[in-house]
Amino acid sequence: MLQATPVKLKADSVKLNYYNDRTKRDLSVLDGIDFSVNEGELVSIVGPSGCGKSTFLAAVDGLVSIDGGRILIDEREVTKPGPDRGLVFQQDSLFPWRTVQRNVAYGLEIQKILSKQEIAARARKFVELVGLAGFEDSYPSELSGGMRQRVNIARALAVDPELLLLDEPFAALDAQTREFMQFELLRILDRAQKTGLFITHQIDEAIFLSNRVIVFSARPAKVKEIVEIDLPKERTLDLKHTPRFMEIFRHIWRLIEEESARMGLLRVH
Ligand SMILES: Nc1ncnc2c1ncn2[C@@H]1O[C@H](COP(=O)(O)OP(=O)(O)OP(=O)(O)O)[C@@H](O)[C@H]1O
Repeated sequence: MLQATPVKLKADSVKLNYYNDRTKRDLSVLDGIDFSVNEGELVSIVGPSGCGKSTFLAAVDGLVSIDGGRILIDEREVTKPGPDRGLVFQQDSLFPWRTVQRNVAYGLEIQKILSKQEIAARARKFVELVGLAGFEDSYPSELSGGMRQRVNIARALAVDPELLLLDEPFAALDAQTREFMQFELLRILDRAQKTGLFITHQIDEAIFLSNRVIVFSARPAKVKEIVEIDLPKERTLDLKHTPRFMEIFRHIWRLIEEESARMGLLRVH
């Protein structure tokens, strides 16, 4: 009998409000988010601007607490940040005074589990995995934007998280580097055997990277649709020009357009 793939992340009716000090009112941001991510999958979230994507990711990371429902990682409820999650933002958060090697080692150093030699070996392994062998002793200021994001990803992976959370990690990169980094992310996650949850504004990026794309509605966000990406597992650049890719693109575009119009961000004729 075939074994079912274990569920890595489960969002179960997740609700979240922000209290606005000025209006003295609660702002409902997440209104019953339900979906799950299986082990080894990369799932993206897209939706209109301001619908609550980053808030949801912050809740999965345990940085903000939820007001209803549950978020489970490996069936354990998330209550606070932990080493089972690695977060990568749009802006790299590297220490300018640390070399590449020591930036990647940072999370391991504060964990205080491994010896100095083990930390150095592990950091080196992840520097290599993200394609930066030879740059161990460089400082962030000596690297390009794409290289700095690689260091960021290596640092998040080095502590061996169960789930990698990526919030617009390539948004600040030029178009060509961004495309290259998409391939790299797929390669890195595959080699490291990790599960990923990815937020992006770019529909083509979401389709290209993902097993599934979760489309959030306008705020307060609900899951408007879960789009299964039935493209070949091997992702090549040509794929972006196939009729099926474009069909999925148009479908997701329309969903977001409807929701943006509901939010008054866009007029649909
Ligand atoms: N710390 C906060 N306190 C109060 N309101 C907040 C806070 N952070 C975000 N919000 C509000 O919550 C809503 C959702 O914001 P969030 O950043 O999660 O959306 P998003 O979908 O990631 O946006 P974008 O696509 O523009 O990056 C917005 O209306 C925002 O103004």
